[in-house]
Amino acid sequence: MIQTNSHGIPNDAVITIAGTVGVGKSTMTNALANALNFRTSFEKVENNPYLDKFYSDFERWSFHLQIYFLAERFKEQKRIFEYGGGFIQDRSIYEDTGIFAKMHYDKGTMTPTDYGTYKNLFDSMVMTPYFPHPDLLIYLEGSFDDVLDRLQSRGRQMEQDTPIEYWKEMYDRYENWINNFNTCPVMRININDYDLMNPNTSVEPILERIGEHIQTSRKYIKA
Ligand SMILES: Nc1ncnc2c1ncn2[C@@H]1O[C@H](COP(=O)(O)OP(=O)(O)O)[C@@H](O)[C@H]1O
Ligand SMILES: Nc1ncnc2c1ncn2[C@H]1C[C@H](O)[C@@H](COP(=O)(O)O)O1
Repeated sequence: MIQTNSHGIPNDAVITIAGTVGVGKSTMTNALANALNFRTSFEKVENNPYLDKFYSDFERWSFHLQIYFLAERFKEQKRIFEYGGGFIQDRSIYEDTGIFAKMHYDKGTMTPTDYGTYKNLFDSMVMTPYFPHPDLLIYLEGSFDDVLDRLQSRGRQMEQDTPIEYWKEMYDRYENWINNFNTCPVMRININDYDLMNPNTSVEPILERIGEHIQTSRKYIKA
């Protein structure tokens, strides 16, 4: 029998946080995991052996980085499964292909052959009935200027050295991607509605909305 908390959020739930670089996914992941006493799954940035190289030469390293991220996210997926859920995940696996790989392919910084190989691998690993999708994808959104401010204030050098046009292209692609995404239930949060940096901000209203979304979608799946 699956237990739910006071907001109706099952303790085996898997919630993934999506959104463009710097929008606030890691911060939201920590806030929700603390409030729910859930485990976290973060993407590897600090010890990523390709990320710096990728930002200095997209053409040379985009395929390597995608394969690296895919392997890492799949390992995380296995860990989440082995624990039986109860996780907040920083970035969904769907963004790797729907945003990053596609953008580099479209822009010519990933060859058609490499993109085809990557897509094949992704589709045969992820887009199958054997791959459990999250209970909810929380999409963080805000204005481009606010996102850029956050990205600058976080201060990762390689991101700051990357032209603004790259972040604008990604921002626009995200808007388009989320409007067409239907692989799992989606809940949108505007970053201006919740100031998680303010210690007096409560995540209760977010938890309430999450509970409602998950209850509705699980009822729908059972019916
Ligand atoms: N709700 C918020 N209000 C103000 N600043 C925020 C908020 N959430 C995140 N930030 C800041 O924005 C920057 C990017 O946040 P982060 O969580 O690392 O984003 P992401 O994981 O999406 O790349 C960090 O400097 C963080 O402190
Ligand atoms: N799949 C990816 N391809 C290229 N770059 C990626 C991918 N996933 C994440 N990244 C980059 C973008 C950022 O520089 C860091 C971490 O992202 P964040 O949104 O800050 O968590 O990795």
